[in-house]
Amino acid sequence: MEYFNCIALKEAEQLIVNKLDGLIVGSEQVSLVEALGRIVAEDVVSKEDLPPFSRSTVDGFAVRGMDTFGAGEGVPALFDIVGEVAMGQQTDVQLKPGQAVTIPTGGMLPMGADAVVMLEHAERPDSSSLLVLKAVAPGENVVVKGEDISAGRHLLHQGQKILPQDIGALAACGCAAVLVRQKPEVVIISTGDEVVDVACTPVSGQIRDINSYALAAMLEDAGCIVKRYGIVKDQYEDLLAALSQAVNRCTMIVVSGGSSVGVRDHTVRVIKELGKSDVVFHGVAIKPGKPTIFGMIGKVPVFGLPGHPVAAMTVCSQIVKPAIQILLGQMIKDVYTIPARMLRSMASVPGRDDYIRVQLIKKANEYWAEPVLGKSGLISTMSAADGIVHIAADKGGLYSEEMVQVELITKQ
Ligand SMILES: Nc1nc2c(c(=O)[nH]1)N[C@H]1C(S)=C(S)[C@@H](COP(=O)(O)OP(=O)(O)OC[C@H]3O[C@@H](n4cnc5c(N)ncnc54)[C@H](O)[C@@H]3O)O[C@H]1N2
Ligand code: MOO
Repeated sequence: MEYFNCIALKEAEQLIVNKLDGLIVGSEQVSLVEALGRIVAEDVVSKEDLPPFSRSTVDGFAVRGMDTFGAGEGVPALFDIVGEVAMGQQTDVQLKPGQAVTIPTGGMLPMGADAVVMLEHAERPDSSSLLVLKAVAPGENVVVKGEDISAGRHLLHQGQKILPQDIGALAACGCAAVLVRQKPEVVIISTGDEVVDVACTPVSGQIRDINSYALAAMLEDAGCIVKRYGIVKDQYEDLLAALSQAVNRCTMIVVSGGSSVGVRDHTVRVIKELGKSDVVFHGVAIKPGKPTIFGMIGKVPVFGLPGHPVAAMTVCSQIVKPAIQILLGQMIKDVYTIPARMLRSMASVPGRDDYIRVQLIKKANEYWAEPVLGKSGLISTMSAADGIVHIAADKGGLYSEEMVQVELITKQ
């Protein structure tokens, strides 16, 4: 008996894209120390050359490279030392043929110089002369003006996530603040008469709330501010009250549990009541996660996630996180995969997208994916996994030794 109609994952994704059209969050200016992991709201272009002047990469003597050609241990080239570059200061020396100046690592290259001889490749017979024992080519031991980043080059593109190396490049170019997308505020509600908070000792028949904690962690990782609304009893009125309060205070609502077809599964009714019938779908052909709900209450998307923890986390990663990325205008998805061979066959049902937990085992030069078997109520199967393998809806399973892409969940 079918109580709800499952739609294909691809169709569900398209419906979400359609409903979230135009709902991208606003932007805000943040300092570099707050920028890590944020999504860029507008392109950033360098206004300056980096480095702003040509500089030495070694301690030694700035010269014209061509003046050293042919120099070696037995035939040193003779130079006049005409000055010294001081660290952090401009030099006005104009180097002529046969002249050299002493220069520290990072010092400004004088006009006319195009290379630096390392200290250990030279001798100083007296304070004003230099014997070069090894030739240097023009450009050797030097970073020229603009070689790192030239003025006008893009430092960041709209829609990318800011990484530590981006923060370094912004700092180098004097960008002390950056315009990023505001963090979506997501309310998480756990439902269930049997569910008690982590701080409680469950009595017979009760279980601790796993989902609101695991989902909060995933959504914070995806760039959201999470507001945990605690545990709501399986009462229609209680869920109605919680959602009507939440809807005015957040960008998105995620409800855990109560998504199936039991008498205590009220999420659909509540969305219908508050959202004037806007339940977009109930049931997606994925495993785990079949009884997933998506609806809109006004402009606030609401996801109803299955209560079984692995199903809740799978739907969060495959359906809710992409929705967050739409709200954030995030163009480049941060999913990291590595190729591996299946250690055993896994059957699947054509027409359904399956997501299986796997452990990675390295043998010789390649990885093998060993399925972590177990029901979707077992959180330990998620903790034991290194990654997730997707069996697409057009496949009937995976063969032993077949190559797959493993989405890493242990990237930290
Ligand atoms: N007759 C049917 N029964 C079920 C179906 C179905 O199609 N027909 N689908 C099954 C599938 S698949 C899943 S997944 C679950 C989803 O159920 P609900 O979303 O309604 O969730 P609950 O019934 O509230 O809970 C299911 C299970 O998960 C435990 N749970 C709930 N919340 C939490 C939490 N925050 N932390 C930890 N564990 C939680 C709950 O105690 C139940 O054991 O429905 C199947 N049934
Ligand atoms: O989605 Mo339920 O998907 O099997 O635990």
